[in-house]
Amino acid sequence: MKWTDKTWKTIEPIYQKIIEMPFIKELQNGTLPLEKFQFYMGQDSFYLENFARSLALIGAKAERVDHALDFIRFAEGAIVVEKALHDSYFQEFGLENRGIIEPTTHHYINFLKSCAALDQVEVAMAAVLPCFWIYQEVGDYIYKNQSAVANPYQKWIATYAGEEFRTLVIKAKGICDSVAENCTETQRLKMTEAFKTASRLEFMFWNSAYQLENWKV
Ligand SMILES: Cc1ncc(C[n+]2csc(CCO)c2C)c(N)n1
Repeated sequence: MKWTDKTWKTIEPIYQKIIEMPFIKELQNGTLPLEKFQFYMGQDSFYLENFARSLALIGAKAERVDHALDFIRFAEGAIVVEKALHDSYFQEFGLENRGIIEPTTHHYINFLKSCAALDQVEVAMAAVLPCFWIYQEVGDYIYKNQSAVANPYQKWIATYAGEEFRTLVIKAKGICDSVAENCTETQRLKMTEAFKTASRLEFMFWNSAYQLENWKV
């Protein structure tokens, strides 16, 4: 069995919790309060910027040059998405500035950056995979289950349910499977652990937006 298939099974309960989250349900039916979406966008802007930096670092460390090129392109893609947030979504949803990096975003960003800097490159590759894969699954899920009424978040949903994004996810999964094949079982378990932690942090990220979680001091 492929490493990706085996690993997805370990996070199935986390994925189920994600699609039941109020943030996701309300995004799906268009009732998510604007304030919560604004908070999410502001935090996602910080996330994307640092996610891109982590991807670039992984690209630099990749053993195979074709993997290096893929990761450098993923990094570019994340910066392009961040720019789109700033240039159009911030304005469309009335967000003047992105605020500061709040606790969960801080945790997630620093987890990715420390994996990229200090862990074996294959483990870092596994740590960034949920960002791609969970978004695709959630995007597809929302797209299929959305109500017929006009949804203010429709454009955002379409980004992740689209064909272009699907191709990207297939590529990221393929890279993880190919590097996993050349790892020892211990290393593969470390990859799975990193994937699981990042999946939990994806859950936490949406939850923190729904709670408008902040440092308080
Ligand atoms: C917290 C959080 N996690 C994942 C994504 C999804 N995402 C945004 S850009 C990109 C790859 C582009 O190369 C992916 C997978 C997000 N937006 N925010």
